[in-house]
Amino acid sequence: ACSSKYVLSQMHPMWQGPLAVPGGDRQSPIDITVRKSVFDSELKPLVTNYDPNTCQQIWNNGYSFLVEYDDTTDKSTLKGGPLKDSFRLCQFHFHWGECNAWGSEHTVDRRLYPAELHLVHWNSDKYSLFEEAVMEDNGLAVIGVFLKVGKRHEGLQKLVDALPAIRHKGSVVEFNRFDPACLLPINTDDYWTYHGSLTTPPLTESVSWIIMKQHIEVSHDQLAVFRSLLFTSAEEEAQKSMVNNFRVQQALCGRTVRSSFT
Ligand SMILES: COc1cccc(CN2CCc3cc(OS(N)(=O)=O)c(OC)cc3C2)c1
Ligand SMILES: [Zn+2]
Repeated sequence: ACSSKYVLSQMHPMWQGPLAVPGGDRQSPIDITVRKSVFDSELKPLVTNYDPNTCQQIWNNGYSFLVEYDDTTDKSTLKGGPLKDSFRLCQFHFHWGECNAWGSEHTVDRRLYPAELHLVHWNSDKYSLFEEAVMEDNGLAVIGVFLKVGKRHEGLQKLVDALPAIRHKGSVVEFNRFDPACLLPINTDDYWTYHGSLTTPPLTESVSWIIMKQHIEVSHDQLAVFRSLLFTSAEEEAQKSMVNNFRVQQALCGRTVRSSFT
């Protein structure tokens, strides 16, 4: 996939057939082979400053559900880690499976998790809009957090309770005062990082990925509510459950995954 000019991505209803991505030598997601990752002592701890009041709405975009933040000011930011600049939170979303055996996009030594959280940020030191940053090499930073099934996640419940109102593609509801920091693991100092792409259109190769080593736990019932969402809009005949909304893994193409821990 690295040599060919185009990378065919997963066939998906949303994309109606293979979607070619020009270049395609730093695509995401990937498998992280732990023993091949390289410890980099220059990697700093992550610094997140999220303002819960910048939370605006939650909506079903027909592929996942997104919790969107007001990114017109520098109120919810990500700094440090592998990043040189300050990045602004614009949204977070999840990917999950039809069952607990799979659902994550990234894997660690081929281990699949039932779901994966992505917090999407853009470089507000260099660009003035997400739309600009999404096209640039150092434009985006996405934090990935693996979810495991276990005890109920109290902070997640507020979000789970809002999902029935956005069952169908295109539905939006107001959603305020949600602090995404509650979804981060206790330890955010240990992570892997590599240069990759968005895993949904526009699939641009503009992402510094920061994958947390420590997972968070959510309950089986909370994950079941994710699976009650639909890919389809209220008007469509056949309702399709929103499950397996993850992209197939992509070739590493010689990239090195760095770790912030030994
Ligand atoms: C606001 O300007 C935009 C320009 C192009 C696309 C979009 C919408 N897109 C941004 C990137 C993104 C990235 C997403 O996933 S991911 N795994 O971070 O690549 C995603 O998953 C549901 C949704 C979106 C929404 C916004
Ligand atoms: Zn994602």
